[in-house]
Amino acid sequence: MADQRQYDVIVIGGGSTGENAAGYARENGLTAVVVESELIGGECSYWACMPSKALLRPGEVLEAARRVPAAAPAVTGSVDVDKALRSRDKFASDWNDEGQAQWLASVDVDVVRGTGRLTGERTVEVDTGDGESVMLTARKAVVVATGSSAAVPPIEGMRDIATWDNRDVTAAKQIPRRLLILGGGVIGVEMAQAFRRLGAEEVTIIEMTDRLLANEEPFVGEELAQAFENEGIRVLTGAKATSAARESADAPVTITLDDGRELVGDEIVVAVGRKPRTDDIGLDTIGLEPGRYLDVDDHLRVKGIDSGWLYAAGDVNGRALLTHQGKYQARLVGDIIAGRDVQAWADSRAVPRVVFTDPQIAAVGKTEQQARDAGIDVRTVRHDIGSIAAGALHGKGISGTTQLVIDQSRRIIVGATFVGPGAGEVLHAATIAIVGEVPMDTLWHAVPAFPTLSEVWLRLLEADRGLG
Ligand SMILES: Cc1cc2nc3c(=O)[nH]c(=O)nc-3n(C[C@H](O)[C@H](O)[C@H](O)COP(=O)(O)OP(=O)(O)OC[C@H]3O[C@@H](n4cnc5c(N)ncnc54)[C@H](O)[C@@H]3O)c2cc1C
Ligand SMILES: NC(=O)c1ccc[n+]([C@@H]2O[C@H](COP(=O)([O-])OP(=O)(O)OC[C@H]3O[C@@H](n4cnc5c(N)ncnc54)[C@H](O)[C@@H]3O)[C@@H](O)[C@H]2O)c1
Repeated sequence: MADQRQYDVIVIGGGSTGENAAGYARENGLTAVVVESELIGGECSYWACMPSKALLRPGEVLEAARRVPAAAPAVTGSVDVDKALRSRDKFASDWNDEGQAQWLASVDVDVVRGTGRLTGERTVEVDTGDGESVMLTARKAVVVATGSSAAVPPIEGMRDIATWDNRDVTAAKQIPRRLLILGGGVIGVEMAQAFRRLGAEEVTIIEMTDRLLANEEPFVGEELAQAFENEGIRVLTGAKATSAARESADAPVTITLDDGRELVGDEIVVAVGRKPRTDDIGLDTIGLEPGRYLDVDDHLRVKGIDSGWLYAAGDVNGRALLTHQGKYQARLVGDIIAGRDVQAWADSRAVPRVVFTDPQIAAVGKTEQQARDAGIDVRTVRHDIGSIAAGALHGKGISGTTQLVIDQSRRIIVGATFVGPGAGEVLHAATIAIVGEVPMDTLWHAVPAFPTLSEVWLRLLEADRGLG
């Protein structure tokens, strides 16, 4: 007979979202178990945020020194690739989840290793992979936090050849000489620059829309493309790949575009977006369609499920595919299941996004177009980060547009974008302004220290007043 256990909360998927959901449920005095089929910590820890940022950092530091004339002569070499890859391994905890397992144990959350599938209301069967199974029953709730995986576009030949997804590229053991990247979104641009600065001779981004980072302000994609071309990264926008071919996994890959051009690389990264990991988690047993994002309400309850026992948080609900947003939802889920009256609203109004390229890109809230589409009375103000003292202190050639999207009727900020060094650190002030609906006249009294990059805030507020 299968091992049978009962908990208040069952979490399927122990990524950054799932482990936090369980931890917060436990904080609220509920018993909780996490079911995990691979590594506790999920994509972010081992094949996403952490290794990708570790791959970007060495090149960023060298470039920062090169921009300061008195420091530049000291930069006589290039990035030590072996050390960079070793450092990446460390940031990915050598793909070992002992530390995260210990954290769950320390907060008194149980873990069942194996693949979890819903078998009906409040029940989950875990296939532990050794021919055994564990039957779990939830007294209160089941939280699905199974995340997402790389989508593969419907391009002839693409599924038949060896390609790199986010796992392959972030865990790469060597730097290909020629790297093709399909998709100029967040993964595409970060990995293009990381690999170029780690020594790839030819890096080509193939993006089907008319610009990089198409979900952000148009100036973002334009400024990034210019920076990329200056450092030898080829950016092809409006490029439609029609077929992919490769004789063997070791042979070069050829991508053919609809205008007949052929692009050849030693590897190809496919980074065209994500798909939810809901194919095989037993959704059919509770009347839901497998393979789709789990549509949730603002209490993160899956729509269409009676008595509200099923929740979905993190990438799997498709609301905002970012670690910090998944963890935000996890904190809320822990409270909601415990009976507190809280709702997720920041993940539609104030999602902070940082792209760790050089120049760095940071944005929160609505773009100008999204604000107009929402019927907001929009005014935008801009300033170049290179023209403030801290920008100049960062070295030669620093520039980058910063912009606030202001709701004129309410005199509050609804969106902000910063391009340039330290953009990600300047961003949180904008997140607070949007979440707190801080009036522009009040922001005038939030004085940025001199000479910090945050001084760009003063320039933007001056621009709003028609000064400067
Ligand atoms: C290359 C890359 C870089 C990124 N960089 C950043 C960044 O810098 N900052 C940022 O905020 N976001 C970043 N992201 C996004 C971030 O990685 C995700 O938003 C985040 O990992 C989502 O967490 P999650 O817990 O919802 O899902 P996941 O991390 O995918 O975790 C889901 C877990 O569920 C497990 N699982 C799945 N199905 C089952 C099952 N049936 N039974 C048991 N277990 C199961 C999986 O093994 C996995 O451990 C990046 C993404 C990529 C791909
Ligand atoms: N720094 C960060 O926070 C960070 C870093 C990496 C990833 N992420 C998260 O991971 C998610 C997935 O990243 P992603 O880059 O895969 O998705 P994305 O949605 O950011 O970008 C996908 C890009 O691929 C393009 N595309 C789609 N089909 C194509 C095709 N057939 N040919 C050419 N281009 C095509 C799209 O137009 C788009 O520009 C992001 O939504 C982001 O939330 C975050």
